[in-house]
Amino acid sequence: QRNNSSSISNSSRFLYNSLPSKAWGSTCPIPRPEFCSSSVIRFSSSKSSEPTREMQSIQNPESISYLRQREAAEIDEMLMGPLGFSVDQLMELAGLSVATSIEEVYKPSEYNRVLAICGPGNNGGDGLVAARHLHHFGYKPVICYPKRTAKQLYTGLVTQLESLSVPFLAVEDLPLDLSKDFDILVDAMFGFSFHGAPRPPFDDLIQKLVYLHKCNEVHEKRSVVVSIDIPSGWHVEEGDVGGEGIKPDMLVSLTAPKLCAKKFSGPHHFLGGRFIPPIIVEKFKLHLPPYPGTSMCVRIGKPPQIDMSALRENYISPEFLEEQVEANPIDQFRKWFDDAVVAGLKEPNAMCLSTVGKDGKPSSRMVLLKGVDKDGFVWFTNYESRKAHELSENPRAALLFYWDGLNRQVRVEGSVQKVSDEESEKYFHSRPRGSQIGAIVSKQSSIVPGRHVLHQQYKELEEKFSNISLIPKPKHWGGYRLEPELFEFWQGQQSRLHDRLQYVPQEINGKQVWKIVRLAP
Ligand SMILES: NC(=O)C1=CN([C@@H]2O[C@H](COP(=O)(O)OP(=O)(O)OC[C@H]3O[C@@H](n4cnc5c(N)ncnc54)[C@H](OP(=O)(O)O)[C@@H]3O)[C@@H](O)[C@H]2O)[C@@H](O)CC1
Ligand SMILES: Cc1cc2nc3c(=O)[nH]c(=O)nc-3n(C[C@H](O)[C@H](O)[C@H](O)COP(=O)(O)O)c2cc1C
Ligand SMILES: Cc1ncc(COP(=O)(O)O)c(C=O)c1O
Ligand SMILES: [K+]
Repeated sequence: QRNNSSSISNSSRFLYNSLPSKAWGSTCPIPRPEFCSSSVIRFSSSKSSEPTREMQSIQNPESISYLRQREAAEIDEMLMGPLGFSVDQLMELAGLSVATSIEEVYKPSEYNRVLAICGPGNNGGDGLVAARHLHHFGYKPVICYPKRTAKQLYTGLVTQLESLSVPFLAVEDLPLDLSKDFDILVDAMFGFSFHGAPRPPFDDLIQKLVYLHKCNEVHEKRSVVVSIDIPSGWHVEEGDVGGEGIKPDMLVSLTAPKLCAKKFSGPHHFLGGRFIPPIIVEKFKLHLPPYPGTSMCVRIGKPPQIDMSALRENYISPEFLEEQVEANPIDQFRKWFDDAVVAGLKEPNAMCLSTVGKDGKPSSRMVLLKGVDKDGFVWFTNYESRKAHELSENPRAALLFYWDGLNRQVRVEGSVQKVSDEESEKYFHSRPRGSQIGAIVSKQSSIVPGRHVLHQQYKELEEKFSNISLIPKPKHWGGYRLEPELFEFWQGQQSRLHDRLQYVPQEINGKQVWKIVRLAP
């Protein structure tokens, strides 16, 4: 009964772009969804649902370690001495984490034009590496690299960027107001070896970034400053001593935050440089957030609060036209479902089921589609649940699929019937044993005194069935099939001028056919 994705359509082997809008700065405490992947709260679906250490540690910036300048240099020496790293390696990983941090927050569809201002040391090298990765991520980077180092590592990084046709601009050629030409300014001038007052030409470059902050107060579209490791010009331990320095929107601390990062008040503090061995963690008593999954960066502290009313996407998708669609809506559904599978969407078979009992009050919940063919859409559930009661009073129901990333929605409406007992039996026994026992334990939609009751019953049944290969399907568990009478395929488009194609059944010369009409968005 598993959906077979072998006949995958070629039409969209990619996720469509959508432009995130800027919604920062207000008071609604809803974390911006795109940050979830980098924040430490990552809920794994396939493993246990017990909270992991990662989930528990919404890190409080107070509990994070901050390094003194001397300690940062010492870690550098240890890594590149006894611990066997080369500077190229560390710089590559550092630059990659800067680029991935940027991508987590500032999507290339909206923040495309990047200026990386690179200094003479390793911080500048991180900037060059980050710019290369940003290019590959779809950004348009430009480099300002006024004090070049003759070392092979650096000349190599320059050559790599030139081979990608990334332009290099002289300081004199930079516009006075950087915000007109660039969406993101990467401050890669100085890192933890900075001391004293900035010397030319970096003094002026720093002023340009300070000035940018003032311009931003005037312009509608904001450019953002991303500082690598240290906001350039800040004292490595004391921070922005005179209060007149750069005020970055994002700080990407490398290895561990330096003391000055405590003074960072921008919305996005990330940690990068996922290479620290335990010996360093122990020696320097480092408390740092764990990196989620395979990510090269992790957010420090909570995501900023956002203005919910300003939260919106502008959908950008290929046109969805009458002449492209399948005559049969089930075929069209299969095509889009296959696209969702190819796009790697999580649980593309998850659908919202809406039912209405005899009191006329609608109710909705998610269920998993377990089969679709000319006869309809099948899911499995408990025949004594709320949905089941409502369906027994009124068989009319609606299904809704939303495929985020493809900017697509499908609506299906029709009448529901139970599937045959054999069909339910067959599916029930295909489920993992745990889910079969779970179905026996759960008197779905009834009140339970606590989790422990379910677990106790589960344990007892597990024992009871330990020597029995076939767990009997409870009578009250089985499938439903919705026979569709109406479909709507929705493809999100710019300016809310979406494509909506509706299929309605029509009888022509005694034959049932599907009529396709376009609805206003
Ligand atoms: N494990 C790690 O820790 C990793 C660290 N990594 C990165 O390395 C960074 C540290 O790099 P770094 O040591 O090369 O020093 P950095 O700060 O880039 O600049 C030194 C240059 O600036 C100059 N300079 C100094 N003050 C100045 C002033 N006032 N005005 C003008 N110039 C001034 C100084 O010249 P000097 O004064 O010595 O003549 C020298 O040329 C670190 O923050 C991180 O980004 C990652 O790549 C990998 C992992
Ligand atoms: C993604 C997802 C898929 C679900 N799939 C099913 C399902 O296939 N069958 C089911 O009975 N409940 C499923 N549930 C749980 C239902 O949403 C719901 O909580 C449960 O069926 C009780 O609903 P009711 O009280 O309205 O009958 C799923 C929940 C989610 C979030
Ligand atoms: C309670 C319940 N029943 C049934 C299902 C259907 O999925 P499966 O048969 O794959 O367990 C789900 C899925 O989330 C569920 O939560
Ligand atoms: K910097």
